[in-house]
Amino acid sequence: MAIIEVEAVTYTYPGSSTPSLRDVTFSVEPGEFVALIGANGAGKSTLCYALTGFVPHFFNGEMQGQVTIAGIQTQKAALEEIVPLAGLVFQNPITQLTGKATVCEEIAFGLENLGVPPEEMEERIAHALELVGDRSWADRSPTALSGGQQQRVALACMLVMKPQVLVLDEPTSFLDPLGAHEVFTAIRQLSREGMTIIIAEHNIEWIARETDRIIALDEGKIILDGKPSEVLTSPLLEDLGSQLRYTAAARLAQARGWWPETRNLPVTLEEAEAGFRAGGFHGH
Ligand SMILES: Nc1ncnc2c1ncn2[C@@H]1O[C@H](COP(=O)(O)OP(=O)(O)OP(=O)(O)O)[C@@H](O)[C@H]1O
Repeated sequence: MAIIEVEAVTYTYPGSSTPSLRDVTFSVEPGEFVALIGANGAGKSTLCYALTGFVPHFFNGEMQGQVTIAGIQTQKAALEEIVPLAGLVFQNPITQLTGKATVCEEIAFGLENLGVPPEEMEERIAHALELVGDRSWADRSPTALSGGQQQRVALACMLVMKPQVLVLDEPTSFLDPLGAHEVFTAIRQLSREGMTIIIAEHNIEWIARETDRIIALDEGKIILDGKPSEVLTSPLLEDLGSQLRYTAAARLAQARGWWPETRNLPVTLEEAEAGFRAGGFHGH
């Protein structure tokens, strides 16, 4: 049974005359790892908010259709009920962190609101920190950590709530390459452990390699939904060309007759290598 059901969702922010999501319908099975892609303003963040109840509860505005997470209709539930079902990690870790003196206090914050007993709290915090990297950060000040470490603490703040679904809105866009690598590694590990993950992300090569499925948005509408190899080679996304080095190389090879028209274009290095080998092209 699907863990996320989005049915005909159209959403307009207050004061806006045009919807930011238009008739969006899809479902996600437990354990799926789904990327949301699209140009700036396509609606990725808005969809992340709709999946975690911030739309409509926090932003208000006008919403038609419905989002159901683990059997709960988000429009009918309070935001506090939705957080333990679907946790949202924001672009900038500073948005998530609340200025507590230690990492431990920061991660405990959500649990305190739920009235979790202290021993269980300690255990859950240690586990959440282990999932994102390092138990030893517990007593450090969040401000003394690097951007990548802060974002992993922000991730731990969500994981400690044991959400059934994790939604990440471009979690590496404020990070340097090392920080992004650390956060991507933690996310990949969570996915391998079976967590259902939806991530809005600009790093196309990473999502091509790691995710099961890509949903592409344009002006608030879903234009493509499928496996990375299907979605990323679609003519509808030709603008992505320069970001997909292996697809671009194979397209060039195709134009020169080295890559048969009938062979799918690659999106990862491995697929490109397999395709070039199969074609008997070994370079010089
Ligand atoms: N609070 C808001 N009030 C009114 N309109 C908004 C608000 N937030 C976003 N929008 C509009 O909704 C549309 C979708 O924006 P959204 O931020 O969801 O896109 P995005 O794909 O996440 O873009 P980016 O990659 O730049 O983050 C845009 O036209 C944007 O201007």
